[in-house]
Amino acid sequence: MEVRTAASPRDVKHYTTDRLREEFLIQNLFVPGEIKMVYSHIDRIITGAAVPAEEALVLTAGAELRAEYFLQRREMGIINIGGAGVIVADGKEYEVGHKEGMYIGMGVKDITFSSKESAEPAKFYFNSTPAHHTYPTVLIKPEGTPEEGVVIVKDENKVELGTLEQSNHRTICKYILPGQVESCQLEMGMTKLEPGSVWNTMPCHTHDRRMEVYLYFDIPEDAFVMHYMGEPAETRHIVMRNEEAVISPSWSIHSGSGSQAYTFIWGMAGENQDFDDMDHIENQELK
Ligand SMILES: O=C(O)C(=O)C[C@H](O)C(=O)CO
Ligand SMILES: [Zn+2]
Repeated sequence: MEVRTAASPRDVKHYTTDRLREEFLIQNLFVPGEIKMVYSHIDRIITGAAVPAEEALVLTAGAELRAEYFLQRREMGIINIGGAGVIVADGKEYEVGHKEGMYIGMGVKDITFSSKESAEPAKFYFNSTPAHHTYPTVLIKPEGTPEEGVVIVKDENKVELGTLEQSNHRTICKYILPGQVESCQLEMGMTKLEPGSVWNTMPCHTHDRRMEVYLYFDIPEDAFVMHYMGEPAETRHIVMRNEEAVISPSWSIHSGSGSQAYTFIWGMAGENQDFDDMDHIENQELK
């Protein structure tokens, strides 16, 4: 597991392009037959991906956690951006389809990931944060009928924002948040831009109480997203390609404009779980 330290905004404004990418950009997460992880000291969030091929992949703590098993003192949220897959959590099997997700609570010892078809593997993207309490493990579906152990995203948690005129028409689908899927601190969801719209999270914001990680995907090979970060009056950009993630410290804006529409997954951790606790930045304030 790669470990990244925290960074001060006073230093970051002097970074070169390479240094900025080294600190915040996460590349090569989705490797067939492997589980890749990056551990950030910022709120101790782990960003990872499991792409099972022929064999099931077993999630282990690794030397970095000094734990008996991965979720001994953690919780995790997972969203599958690939083909149909299966997650087994302490012997219970969950079928996780494309854009379906899971919350797995602290204390679950044995977790394995597999793909239904190795030719079209599941791509399980995950965020994991420290936890102090066990909340129920559930499968999360954007649509469908609720049943035991399966949560359907509520209509109130599918929020349409922006307009085509402002090139920011998008729908935010909130998977893990209080009142729907309980967690200690982790919140997760997915935002999809409508065709012709290219701006996410614009007008932008910061939230000093929480950090955030974005995973950009559904981006063709010749396309890209400019991710904007930094303090509002010291913005910098990172060129993002398909299936790359970026760490956003609490002091940073996090916004993007693509060469075409795209989708991204956001995960947050920190002081509170109030999605709407944001410090909004006026467009005129940006530099
Ligand atoms: O498009 C958006 O706006 C978002 O998806 C916003 C993120 O969810 C976010 O930054 C939450 O704090
Ligand atoms: Zn945010």
